[in-house]
Amino acid sequence: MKVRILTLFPEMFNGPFGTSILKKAQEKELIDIQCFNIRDFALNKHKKVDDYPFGGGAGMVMTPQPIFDCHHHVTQMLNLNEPCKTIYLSPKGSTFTQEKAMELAKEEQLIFLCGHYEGIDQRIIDELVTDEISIGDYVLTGGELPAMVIVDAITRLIPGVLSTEASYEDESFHCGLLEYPHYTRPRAFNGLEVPSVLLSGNHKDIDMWRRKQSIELTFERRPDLLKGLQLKKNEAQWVAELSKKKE
Ligand SMILES: CN1CCN(c2ccccc2CNc2ccc(C(N)=O)cn2)CC1
Repeated sequence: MKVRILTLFPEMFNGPFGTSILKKAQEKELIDIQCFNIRDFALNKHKKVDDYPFGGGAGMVMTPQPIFDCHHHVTQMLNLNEPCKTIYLSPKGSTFTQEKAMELAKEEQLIFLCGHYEGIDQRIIDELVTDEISIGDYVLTGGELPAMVIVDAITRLIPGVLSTEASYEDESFHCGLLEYPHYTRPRAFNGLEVPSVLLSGNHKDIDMWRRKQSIELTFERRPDLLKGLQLKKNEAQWVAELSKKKE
C-alpha cells in the first residue's frame, strides 16, 4: 500500500512512522509512506499557505493553491488512471471505526490531507476530498495526529505486518468484545497474584475464562457493543446473570 500525507508539519510523522510496527512494515515494503510539505508548493514569495477568511471571523484558512498543486503532484507521481481516495481529517467527518480501518486497508493507495488553522478552503474539499473522517468528538490542533492514528490502525491490518500470534490478539479475533486482562511473570508481584486458571495449562478453561472476562468487561463498560453480537447459549446466560445482578 502507498500512503501519501499532505501536511504543513511532515516532521511530526518521524516519531510514529520511524518506530516499531510502522517502521518494520516500511522496511518489509508492506507499506510505502511518504509525507509532502504543502508549503513547498506555495507560489507566493513568502510561502504563505493561509489567509483571512472571506466573510470575516477569527482564525485563518488554508489557501487552495498550495494544497491543490501538492495534491496534483502526488497524484501525478502515483500515476493512476482513476482519482485516488483522498481522506480529509476533520471533526466534521464520519467517525473512524475498526470497520472503516478494515475497509481502507484494502486500498492500494491513500492520500491524507491534514488541515490546520481553522481548516481549508471549501473548494479543495469539494474538488479533491473523497472521504472526510474524524477520529472522535474532540478538537485537535491539526489533522496530523488523526492521520497517524488511522495509518497505524490500517497498517496493522495489512497481511504480513503483524506476526501471526500478534494478529491473533487483533480486534477482529475478539469479534468486537473488549479484550480480557493480560498477565505475565512474576506470578506474585507486590503480593498480587495471577488468576490461577492462567497457570493451570488447561487451555479449554483458559479460553473460557478469557471469553467470560471479555463479556463481563464489555457488559460493564460498553454494553452498546454487546447489542450487535452473536453470543453462544452459555454466554447469553452469563449476560442474563449480569443483568439480574445489575437490577
Ligand atoms: C478549533 N478548530 C481548529 C481547526 N480544526 C480543524 C478543522 C478542519 C480540519 C482539521 C482541523 C484540525 N483539528 C482537528 C482535526 C480532526 C479532529 C478529529 N476529531 O478527527 C479534530 N480536530 C477544527 C477545530
